[in-house]
Amino acid sequence: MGKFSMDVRKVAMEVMGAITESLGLGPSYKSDKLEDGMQVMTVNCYPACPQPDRVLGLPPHSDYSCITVLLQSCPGLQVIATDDDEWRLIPEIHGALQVHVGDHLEVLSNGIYKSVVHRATLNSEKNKISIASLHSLAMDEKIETAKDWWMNNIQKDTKKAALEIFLNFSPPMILLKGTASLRLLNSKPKMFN
Ligand SMILES: O=C(O)CCC(=O)C(=O)O
Ligand SMILES: [Fe+2]
Repeated sequence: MGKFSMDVRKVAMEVMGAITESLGLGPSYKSDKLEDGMQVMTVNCYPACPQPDRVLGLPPHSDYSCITVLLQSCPGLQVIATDDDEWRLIPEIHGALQVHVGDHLEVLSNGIYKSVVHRATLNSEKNKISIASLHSLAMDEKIETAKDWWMNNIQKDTKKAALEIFLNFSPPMILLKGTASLRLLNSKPKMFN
């Protein structure tokens, strides 16, 4: 697990570099802050369930991270589609790592990259294991829309926020996007279809 967490961290740094480059900020924008930041690894075990449509493994939420790298042993992860608000199952590609955009990247990119609302469903036959690695700046580092950049011409609609604010924002039962703590969002994810 130690080696996996270090390897996955390298992947996350590279992906973040590609993302900041795509935003015109260069491949090392905030990379030192991310390097010194937080990496939270969660290992989730979802037992097989004979009635998978009546329960959830993990309720709808977005990750507070910049990005999350996920490895899952079988399908179950669903994301809500922004066009029709319907849940879509993420196809499994065996051994592939999946990357989620988290709330902090949404803030950094002023919504060009949007954090994804997702949930974990259960499988009727197989137990599922997933390993999620959440990469963020340090607890007290404030994230804000990137400065010195063409996005400065676009009206900023988010405030600065430290990781603590995202972590403290977890209404019971239905977890919304953490960015809802910074601004009003238009839609709430549905718990069940
Ligand atoms: O296990 C999964 O499919 C998703 C895990 C997840 O979303 C998380 O740990 O934040
Ligand atoms: Fe998640």
